[in-house]
Amino acid sequence: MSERAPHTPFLKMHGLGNDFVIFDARRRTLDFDAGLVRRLASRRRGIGFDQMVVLRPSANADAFMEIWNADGSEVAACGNATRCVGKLLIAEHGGDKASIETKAGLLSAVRADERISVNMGPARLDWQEIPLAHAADTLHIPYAMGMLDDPVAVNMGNPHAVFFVEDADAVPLQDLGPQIETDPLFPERVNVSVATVKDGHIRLRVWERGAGITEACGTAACAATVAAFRRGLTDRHATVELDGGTLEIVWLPDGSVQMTGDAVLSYAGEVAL
Ligand SMILES: N[C@@H](CCC[C@H](N)C(=O)O)C(=O)O
Repeated sequence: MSERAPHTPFLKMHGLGNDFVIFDARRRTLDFDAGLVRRLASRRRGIGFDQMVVLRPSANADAFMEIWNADGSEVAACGNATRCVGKLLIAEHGGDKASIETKAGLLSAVRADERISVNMGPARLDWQEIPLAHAADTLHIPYAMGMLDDPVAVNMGNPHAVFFVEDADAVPLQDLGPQIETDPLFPERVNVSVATVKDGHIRLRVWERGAGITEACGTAACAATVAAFRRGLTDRHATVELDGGTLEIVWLPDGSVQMTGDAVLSYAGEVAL
């Protein structure tokens, strides 16, 4: 039977306004299920967050990072949370870098002046890896929803569909996002981005699978940079402007994606689980 502490400490952090609650289960037993995550995620009755992270012991890295969306689904990757966890682990060790194990693989974080830079691992581009429900060219998927069509699909440890548009700010993402997220073409659902490229700069808005519209999504910024390069719209390096701020993304020649941006500790709290 698992130990239930009456008050469990947590940290509240964010990356460009994409906010997280982080529990440390490296030296104590903490078990979560979808219902508990949804209760904690409620901004009216719980703590409120886009994603919840549980740090667990790892034999291969400084920590294992378990990631939950606000809707109670467990996921393998979260870029902004990886920078936040990297910042915590670097502060703990007093060094310049940290290693983080996730269900998507082993990631690394380094201090980059006041910011944190993380290698998010390889961008996966085969239709089976996204995954899509059937074979398709992931650079031009024959798919349309409302005013959006012809997306690029990229898996960054999680599935992304990126739609290039004239004006990302004019897209009714609140309406189209949930319809695309749950379309049968995407058997594991999908994170939905709309991107406008200008002078090597990407304006990006994101409807996140399991969380809705967020201020920023790190893996979506990685996916959009990969997609823009594959479409010949940018080089391998792009500045991505999200609602909550800016990320620097590089798709490295080895196929992995490097992301640099802020990671901010908001406060420390306690909650009854
Ligand atoms: N906010 C994250 C992505 C979190 C997971 C995503 N909603 C999914 O379900 O794949 C980020 O910064 O990457």
